[in-house]
Amino acid sequence: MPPKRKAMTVAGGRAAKRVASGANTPVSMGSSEDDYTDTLGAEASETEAEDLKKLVSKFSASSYRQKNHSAGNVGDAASRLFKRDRDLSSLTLKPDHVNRPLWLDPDRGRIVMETFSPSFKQAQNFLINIAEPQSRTTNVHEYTITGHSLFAAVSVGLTTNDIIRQLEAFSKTKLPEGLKEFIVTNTQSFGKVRLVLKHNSFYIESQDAAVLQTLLRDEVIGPCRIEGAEEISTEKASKMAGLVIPGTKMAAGARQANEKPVERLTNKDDEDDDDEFNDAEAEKDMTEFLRDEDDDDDETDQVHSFQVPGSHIQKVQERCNQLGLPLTEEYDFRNDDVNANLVIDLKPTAQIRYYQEHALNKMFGNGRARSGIIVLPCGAGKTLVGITAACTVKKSVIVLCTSGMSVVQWRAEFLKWSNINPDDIATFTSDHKDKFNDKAGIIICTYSMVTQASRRAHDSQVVMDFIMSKEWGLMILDEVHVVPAEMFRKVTEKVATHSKLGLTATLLREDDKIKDLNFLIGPKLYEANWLQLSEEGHIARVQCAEVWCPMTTEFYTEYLRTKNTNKRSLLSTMNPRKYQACQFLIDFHERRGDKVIVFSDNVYALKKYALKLGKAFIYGDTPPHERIRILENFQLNPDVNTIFLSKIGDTSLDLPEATCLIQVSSHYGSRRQEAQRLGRILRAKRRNDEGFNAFFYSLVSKDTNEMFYSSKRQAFLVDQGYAFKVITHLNGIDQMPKLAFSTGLERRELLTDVMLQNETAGDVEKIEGDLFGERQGRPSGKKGARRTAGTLSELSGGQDMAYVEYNKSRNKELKGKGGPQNAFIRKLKRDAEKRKAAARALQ
Ligand SMILES: Nc1ncnc2c1ncn2[C@@H]1O[C@H](COP(=O)(O)OP(=O)(O)OP(=O)(O)O)[C@@H](O)[C@H]1O
Repeated sequence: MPPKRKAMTVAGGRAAKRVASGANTPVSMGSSEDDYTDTLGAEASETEAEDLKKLVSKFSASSYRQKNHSAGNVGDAASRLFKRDRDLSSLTLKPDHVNRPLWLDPDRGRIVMETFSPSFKQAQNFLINIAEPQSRTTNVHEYTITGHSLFAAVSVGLTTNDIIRQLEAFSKTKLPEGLKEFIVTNTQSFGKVRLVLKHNSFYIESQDAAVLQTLLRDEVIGPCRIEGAEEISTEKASKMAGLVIPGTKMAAGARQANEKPVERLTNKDDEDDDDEFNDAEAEKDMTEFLRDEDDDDDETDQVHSFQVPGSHIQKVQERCNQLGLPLTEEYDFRNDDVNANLVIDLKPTAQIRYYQEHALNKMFGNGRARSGIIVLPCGAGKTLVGITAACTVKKSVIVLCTSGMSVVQWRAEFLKWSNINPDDIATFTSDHKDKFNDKAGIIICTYSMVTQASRRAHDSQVVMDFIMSKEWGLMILDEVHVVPAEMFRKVTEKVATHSKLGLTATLLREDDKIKDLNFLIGPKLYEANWLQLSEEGHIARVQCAEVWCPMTTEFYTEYLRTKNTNKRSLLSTMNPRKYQACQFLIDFHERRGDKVIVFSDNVYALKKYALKLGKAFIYGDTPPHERIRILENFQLNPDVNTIFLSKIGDTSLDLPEATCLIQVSSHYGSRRQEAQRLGRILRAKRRNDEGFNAFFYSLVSKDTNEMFYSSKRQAFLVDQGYAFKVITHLNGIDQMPKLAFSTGLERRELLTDVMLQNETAGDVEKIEGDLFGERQGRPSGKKGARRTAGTLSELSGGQDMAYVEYNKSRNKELKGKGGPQNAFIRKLKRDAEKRKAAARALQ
């Protein structure tokens, strides 16, 4: 049973979020059409040939929206939602509108979908291909069609006709002309031209010979064509038949001959065999056009292409972007006879889940590997998606991760899910520099190792030369949302790869650089629905709550007095009432059998809280062996049920035992961090126990800046359908025995301690590069500035209980409690020992 709450307000729903965050509409991929326009069209050359102008649509996402949006768009954040001048009565409802799930806004490209409609599932599977999800709450989902999303739609093989016909079929009203025009204008140029690596040569390929002729007349692209080669060659398009993705029912031979043939692995049809389609009328209407499309598949298409040298690829790509004809990248791996095949397959026991299959169908739908990004919630199994992609391509694979710990985890997962020979997987991190010996293999590296600009050590240079000398079939880019675009640029420059697969949980970046990913990796191929996966038990159900903690008088007086933002932030984090709430929640959840992770970005607060509560903690300076010991105890020791983590625990940490998160200090308004932290409990082992719920608490000091940031942070999760409850009082807290800081003296002592800290104590922890490896960006050995921390009594020599508790470290207590029992952790240890032995042998 959750704690009884005295007062509770529900602050979920999009409108609530808007008001709370000052109309900060969340920016997800493609929501900023202006930026996208810049990339595609702003620099289009004045000398562009006349026919090219006709061919190439001026990318007009922003003009579509702005033109229609500007009228009457004045006033506060909410007024535009209730504009009186928007008379939509001209949109006549179709007679069977109740069976159709979509409301189309003719002015804004916005689509509202009813989740209770009989054809909801089909409509959702279609919409996710052509529009950006803005919010997906229980009853209503909101999407926006942008130029960006249409590019992604075309990239996965949808035609203009497909899009218009399916929208028309699902819409309650006739498709608005403006929207239709917008779709036609945008899709006629996107996806027309592909960059294909075939038999180790680069080709610019299109089904429309006229487009290629026009490109060849372009002053930049024309001269790039390889002289002597046939100007434009024509061949039959390779059909999509015959590709079976490992791990699917089909691969297991489970499908009957009279079921869908293999060719049906396309974006149009991949979706649900199990959809409930209750209404006969709606079914008739909406399946008719799908049947028509099946017929299209039988046509034999021709493709035309011309060859360009590898050295000119970036130039051609850039020019195509300027011309509004961005190149999609595809790898015809089944016809690659030059690169050696990799012996790898999924183990027979590995069965990929339906959404993983959908995502992979988007990538391999036409029998080739399309480059792009797959978005799945934390804990939904991105790693297995990457591994299955590797098992499909069966050529050398390079995996790039954000930390040394992730590298180890990826390797372990490859060995767990596939039959790869362990000798064929190498790792390249700051302390592990391997190559594989066979012709084909897998190498797993950190981004920082591959992009390092400074002079490398000899062994590191040897591996880097090896990486650069090879041609890779597939590059898997993990956590693409956290890696700077510049880093991707360097990676793609250094590593020759035929196809790229980006994996992420959120296409969210506070720096608005997400658009870069589109052209450096490829368009978004698939995005899963968080709420749906949690309802289906693939990820845990989570109760989210924001706990409002009033500031004590002493702390609030200082908070108002100081102008220094760091100090203010420290005062709000160290608010004794917040500490008490944390103590109460830990106690409550430990008693009900939960394993609790407490997050604090601020290291001073992290240590203070953990030491006083007698709990173990991990932050950037915690040595690797100590981290391993603490994590292992958390996993296996029934006496260690709570750990404190700094932001090093935000990503990549696989702790399926954790069932409760408490956030005491966080990084301003970062929606991405909030989502990633929630991800730590989405993989809870107990998620399928009856009535199981995980808990996510954000402790917020009332009437401080934390309240503003907190609502900003929640925006993304609210859009995914999570409702944040606000708890203004924790029932029973006043009666809790041994509640800390319950006397004025204790609180004043804490305040003195906080005030004695220098300004940097209010900073969030800065960690760069490898989160679990050695710390970067800071000279090794020496610690940072020493803080003059201490309680008044400490300074005066008096020692009371509080002082004793401050000095009692649970980290030390856990030391030497037997060797690691967990297989993965034992492996880490063995690896470390091997490395030490190798180093000794070299000396
Ligand atoms: N098809 C599947 N069958 C069984 N288990 C699966 C499947 N897919 C994923 N899992 C398991 O789910 C857990 C989470 O997977 P994974 O670590 O790949 O998640 P993730 O999406 O990468 O999460 P994060 O974003 O937090 O890193 C793992 O324990 C993995 O083994």
